[in-house]
Amino acid sequence: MLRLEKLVKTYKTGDQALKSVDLEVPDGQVLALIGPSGAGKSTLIRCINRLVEPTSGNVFLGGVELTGLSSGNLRKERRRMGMIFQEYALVERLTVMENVLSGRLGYVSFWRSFLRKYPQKDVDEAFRLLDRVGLLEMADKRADELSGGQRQRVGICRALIQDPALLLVDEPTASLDPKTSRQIMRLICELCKERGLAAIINIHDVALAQMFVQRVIGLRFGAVEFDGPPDALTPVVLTTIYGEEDWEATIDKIDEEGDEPEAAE
Ligand SMILES: Nc1ncnc2c1ncn2[C@@H]1O[C@H](COP(=O)(O)OP(=O)(O)OP(=O)(O)O)[C@@H](O)[C@H]1O
Repeated sequence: MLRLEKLVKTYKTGDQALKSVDLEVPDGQVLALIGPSGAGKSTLIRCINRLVEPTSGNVFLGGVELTGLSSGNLRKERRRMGMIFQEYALVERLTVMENVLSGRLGYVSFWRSFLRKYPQKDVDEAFRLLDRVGLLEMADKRADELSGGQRQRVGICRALIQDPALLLVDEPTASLDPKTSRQIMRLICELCKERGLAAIINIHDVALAQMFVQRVIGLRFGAVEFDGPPDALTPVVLTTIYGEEDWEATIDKIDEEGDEPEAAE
């Protein structure tokens, strides 16, 4: 269980990005974080693993208070939080396999990581994950030879090989076309379900969030404006989160497009 208590972030510039956010995410729950640009979504995700240091408030993951940890202990606890990024954050000149295995760096000794010699069980797990996401044949390719969707699959494997208790996902589909976006969202949600893994997914595309997650949090001006199931996101609710917009058109669009079966890239 992840618990945020009265989380506040005020940047040095005076921008109050989070205003006392309280949130509980049970084990295994996948939730989407939506809201207009500047609402504080990325800040919230980054305050959880303290890539951004909260100004006040507390973050607990499975009984451990992350906000109270020294940097050494924080490094250990960060292993339990896998992160998936919009721009994939892969090492371009390394192979797919090496990128996946880099998710184990927090676990192996300095010399093993320096020599990039990973235990066989990590290599086996990397092959299993690549197979699961449909990239087994790509294991020896360089990351810069992959498409956007394939890169994101590598990013997903790298986060999962950490064996995390929580996935923090920051705009995973922002650089992808609509069809690949749906495939990636579906894959993330399926993998979370298979592993009983909780996830917070910062996502701009409301329709996409509605298709795949169990719970949606709407942020506005750094505060939780909505917390509920995707089907409760009516045009009225969306207007309170985002302001005026033709929401009926957005909702109709999902109905028309339907849900497509997973296709190999
Ligand atoms: N490093 C920073 N220094 C100062 N202010 C910042 C910094 N990062 C974010 N902010 C401010 O904090 C607020 C929240 O930003 P944040 O990036 O968390 O929002 P967001 O909802 O993720 O936006 P977007 O959807 O556009 O990525 C904004 O007003 C932003 O200008």
